Amino acid sequence: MPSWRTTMETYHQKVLSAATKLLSLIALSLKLEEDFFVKVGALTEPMAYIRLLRYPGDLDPCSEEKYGASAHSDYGTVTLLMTDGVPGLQICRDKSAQPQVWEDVASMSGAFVVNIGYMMERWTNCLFRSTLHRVLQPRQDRYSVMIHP
Ligand SMILES: O=C(O)CCC(=O)C(=O)O
Ligand SMILES: [Fe+2]
Repeated sequence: MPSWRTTMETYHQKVLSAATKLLSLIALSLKLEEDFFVKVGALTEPMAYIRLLRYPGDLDPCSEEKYGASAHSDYGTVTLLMTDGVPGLQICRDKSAQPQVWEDVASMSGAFVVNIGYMMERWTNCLFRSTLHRVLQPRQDRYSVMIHP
């Protein structure tokens, strides 16, 4: 695809700029310098990379596989996630609750879903808790793209 590389590089740059603004706001909310996360290298390669995912919608419905992605938290600071609107993403607000309560995350056109990662949880001594999330096996193809600084 001739324009693939330039398209992806432009997208990476733009989403990185949104992530930079978001991390500045988080830094200010923690009474840190606005560029704290930039200075510690949270946005420097190879930390900030893009993942493109496809969840096939034609898997055998009798298969034991219930999840496109089983429950986890991301490892970075924040994840900016964009989906094609096909449902599937769920979060669990209270990780320690038993049983765990899972909520569907509504897709909003033009908006990112932001997940907090383990690194941010660690760096803030659990003030910002990492988001436990999972993706159900979709009934139709589902695409998502995310950046993990
Ligand atoms: O596809 C999604 O909506 C989320 C994927 C995800 O959580 C991940 O790749 O870490
Ligand atoms: Fe994730």
